[in-house]
Amino acid sequence: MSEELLEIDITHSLHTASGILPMEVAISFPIGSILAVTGPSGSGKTTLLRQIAGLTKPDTGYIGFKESEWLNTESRVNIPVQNRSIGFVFQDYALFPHLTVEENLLFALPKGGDTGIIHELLFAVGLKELANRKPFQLSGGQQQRVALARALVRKPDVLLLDEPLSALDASMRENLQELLLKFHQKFGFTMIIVTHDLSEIFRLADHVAILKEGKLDSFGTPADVYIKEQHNNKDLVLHGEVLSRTSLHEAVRIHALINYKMHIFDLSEQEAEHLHPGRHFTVSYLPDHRTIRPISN
Ligand SMILES: Nc1ncnc2c1ncn2[C@@H]1O[C@H](COP(=O)(O)OP(=O)(O)OP(=O)(O)O)[C@@H](O)[C@H]1O
Repeated sequence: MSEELLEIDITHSLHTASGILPMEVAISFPIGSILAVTGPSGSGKTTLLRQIAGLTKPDTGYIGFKESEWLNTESRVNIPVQNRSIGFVFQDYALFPHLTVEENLLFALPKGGDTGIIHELLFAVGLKELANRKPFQLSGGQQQRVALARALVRKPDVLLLDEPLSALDASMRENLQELLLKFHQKFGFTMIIVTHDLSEIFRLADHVAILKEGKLDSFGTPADVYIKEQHNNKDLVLHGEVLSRTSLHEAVRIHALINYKMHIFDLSEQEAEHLHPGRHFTVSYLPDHRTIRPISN
């Protein structure tokens, strides 16, 4: 069976302060996984999220979710935002200031929808006791948890997060990262998060896309992308040592030390067959191809 994907292949003219910047992005990644989008300011990250949501229409291209076409400019398909099964969380939270926490969530519930989900989510984000407060009576981290809960009320297939944690201090950030991972596991949505924080990318993302001036500069697992990035994208072979190995559902997670830095790889059982703690290996990068080989003792 072929893997189910979220596929994006778009072009767009970005209207920047210094003129038109052509945007061209083609990425596809598995449904149910977590993609981090990063890159310098003005590289098109928010625009990409808005295009996926259906809030901004690319000039040309295709966006597909499993077998559904959300956008196909050639055949004039453009599914409206409300039919794309998307939840959003923005940096500024965008809560309704005049509504209570509970009312903010109720607002997102379709007419006649089961209000049980509201209580379930308020409980899950630890805000049941604060359900009757207005946003101004909450801390930044609490407001962000309300925004996250509100984005999940309709159980979206895709959760889009535009730098949702950047305004929070380190410990609140970690709490919210944990909550995101918990929800991701519970609801199984596909998640796309814009972030500038490398530890957040390593902690959350299965894949990372780096945008530069509207173009896709790198795409891959965080370990692959950042190891290559450090070495200026040249072909290279590096040595590593396995620190730990954990079995995941259909993969093996390897924590390894490469050039004095910790990297995390999710590998197939076959790829990880001989990678046990203490074992040394080489990781070689050729264009579009990465191979990990244990060094025989
Ligand atoms: N709908 C649009 N059509 C064309 N250009 C746009 C549109 N929206 C934003 N732009 C322009 O595209 C450029 C990229 O903006 P965008 O907000 O996507 O960047 P970003 O990578 O998210 O930046 P930041 O990290 O600062 O938020 C900006 O110069 C912006 O003015």
